[in-house]
Amino acid sequence: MADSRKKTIIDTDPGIDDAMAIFLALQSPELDVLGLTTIFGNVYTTLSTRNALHLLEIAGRTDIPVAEGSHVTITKGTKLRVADFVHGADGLGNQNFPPPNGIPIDQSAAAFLVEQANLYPGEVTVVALGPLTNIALALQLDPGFSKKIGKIIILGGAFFVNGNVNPAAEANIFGDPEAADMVFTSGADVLVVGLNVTHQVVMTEADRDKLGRSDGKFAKYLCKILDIYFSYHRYAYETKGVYLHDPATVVAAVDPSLFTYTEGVVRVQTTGISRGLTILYNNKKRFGEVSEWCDKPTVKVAVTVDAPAVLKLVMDRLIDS
Ligand SMILES: O=c1[nH]cnc2c1ncn2[C@@H]1O[C@H](CO)[C@@H](O)[C@H]1O
Repeated sequence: MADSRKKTIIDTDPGIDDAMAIFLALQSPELDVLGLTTIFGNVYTTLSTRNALHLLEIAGRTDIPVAEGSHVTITKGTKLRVADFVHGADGLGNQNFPPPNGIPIDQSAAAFLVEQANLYPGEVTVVALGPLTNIALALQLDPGFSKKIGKIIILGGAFFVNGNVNPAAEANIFGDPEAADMVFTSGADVLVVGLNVTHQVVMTEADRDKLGRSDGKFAKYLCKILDIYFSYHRYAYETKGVYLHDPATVVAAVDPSLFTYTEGVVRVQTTGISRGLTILYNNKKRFGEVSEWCDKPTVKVAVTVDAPAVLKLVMDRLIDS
């Protein structure tokens, strides 16, 4: 029988909510995880790779390859902003986990993305949970990548709401705005899930306790690393819950019907105080002037989410693990 699971590559910077997203993907019969590719963001790339390998060992899925991604931005920038204050210095809640036994494959993230897109043209979904450098590098490596990759589902941006790095910018886009602008205007089948949506998907302390009481191995592991993520949200947002950015984005791959979407050109501000700002042209006006917005391919942008259903899907699959 033909395998109807969606071939999926997760580009990730683990990260506490990345850990949850990766486990969720592995628990989802709709997805066939072909590999993890790593990027800087929540932590530096070297640590992302280490954490990706570690998480696959926790999951007993060392059959899944990890391809290490870029250590610099698409413009070779080395001044990176990492979010250790959100995830801990180790990216996984300061738990002093032992180093993984495995090693990454001998292929860069971009080369792996290009290879898989050529192997299965139109069939591979990339779920991008960090800055978009690796995807932009794949576009540079293979001009046909935008058409050969099936779908790119991106956690990034903040549409008509404030960012989380500053009022303008969301962290993943801020991490590499030039790469994000390249991906958004590449002509690939892109779906963007921004803070305007992920901030509605909240895991409460009661939900976390429910995870803790379950026998699920992923649930138990996540409970250990979630503390610092909760403290950060209490401090930054005065909430008694945490935003499930990355898991919500995996759910968009598992069941896109839990979201509604609009479609338009998205560009990224690359200079000035609003560097990293994502701007969606809502098609409500016919502009007379020729501009940087004309004749650009459109992307889909998530606008509403069935938050209780997304949370339930995440909880059920992590508890039953
Ligand atoms: O306040 C923050 N600053 C930087 N990164 C954050 C913050 N909150 C969450 N994330 C991380 O960035 C992505 C969503 O933008 C998520 O991966 C999340 O873990």
